[in-house]
Amino acid sequence: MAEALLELDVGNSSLKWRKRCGVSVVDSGRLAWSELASLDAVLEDVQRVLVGSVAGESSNEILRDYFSGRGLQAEFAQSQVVCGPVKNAYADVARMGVDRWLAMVAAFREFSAACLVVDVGTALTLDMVSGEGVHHGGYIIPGPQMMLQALLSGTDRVRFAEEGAQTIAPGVITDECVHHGKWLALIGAVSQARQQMAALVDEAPLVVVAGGAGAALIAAAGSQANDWIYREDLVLDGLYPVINGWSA
Ligand SMILES: Nc1ncnc2c1ncn2[C@@H]1O[C@H](COP(=O)(O)OP(=O)(O)O)[C@@H](O)[C@H]1O
Ligand SMILES: CC(C)(COP(=O)(O)O)[C@@H](O)C(=O)NCCC(=O)O
Ligand SMILES: [K+]
Repeated sequence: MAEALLELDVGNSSLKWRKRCGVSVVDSGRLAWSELASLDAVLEDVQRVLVGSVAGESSNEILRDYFSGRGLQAEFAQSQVVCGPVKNAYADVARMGVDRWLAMVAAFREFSAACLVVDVGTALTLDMVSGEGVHHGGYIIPGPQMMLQALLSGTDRVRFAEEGAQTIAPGVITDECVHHGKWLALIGAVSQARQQMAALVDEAPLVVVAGGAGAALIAAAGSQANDWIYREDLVLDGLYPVINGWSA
């Protein structure tokens, strides 16, 4: 019988999980913190729990206690100096959000090619990995929801409704200016990073997109995103090789 694994990606907005038996995904979902106990329903035959978390230590303690109360010891992934051919550019890798490292390792493992890894969650992160697996650094930018919050809290008169179409067409009312503007900023960042990477590592990278707002970013980018690759579970895909070793 293949080992039953529960994999968790704990971000600043939500907790994504999936259950696997060997290579088959048997169940998956997205939870708010307040719904953690609903995982009870899938834990029965789980043998290992692999976690990538960018939450604070007190939240991680809650996770540890939750699983240990059910006879499981959660294994937390850490950002590393290297994982197989993938080499981290950070001098102090402990400061890198592990979600970024997991996504880079997963992208390089799948594509073995230069990748611009784009994770669109609470924050949008961009990380450049060369065709040899060398990380050349990256960027951290407020994500789409955080951009809206910044405009709401920092202005008196930028007030807007829910998003309509996902597009970067110039807006002619405040609602459009704000929503289209947020995508323009984020897509502009992807495009600029891609150009910069082509010059820096002398290779045109694959653009690999993940994160809760990844599909919306691609929709807003329209035909510009025709050659972008969407991998919803990229961070989860990195957990097994980062925790068990590249060759596992
Ligand atoms: N069903 C959803 N629930 C929550 N956020 C969603 C959902 N679908 C898209 N989003 C978008 O995804 C962003 C959060 O992405 P997510 O990957 O959950 O973030 P994090 O990894 O930081 O927890 C939100 O800002 C929101 O714009
Ligand atoms: C940049 C992030 C907040 C992204 O997290 P997310 O949007 O997935 O919640 C996370 O990777 C993080 O907390 N990073 C620590 C700083 C760093 O990576 O340098
Ligand atoms: K992110």
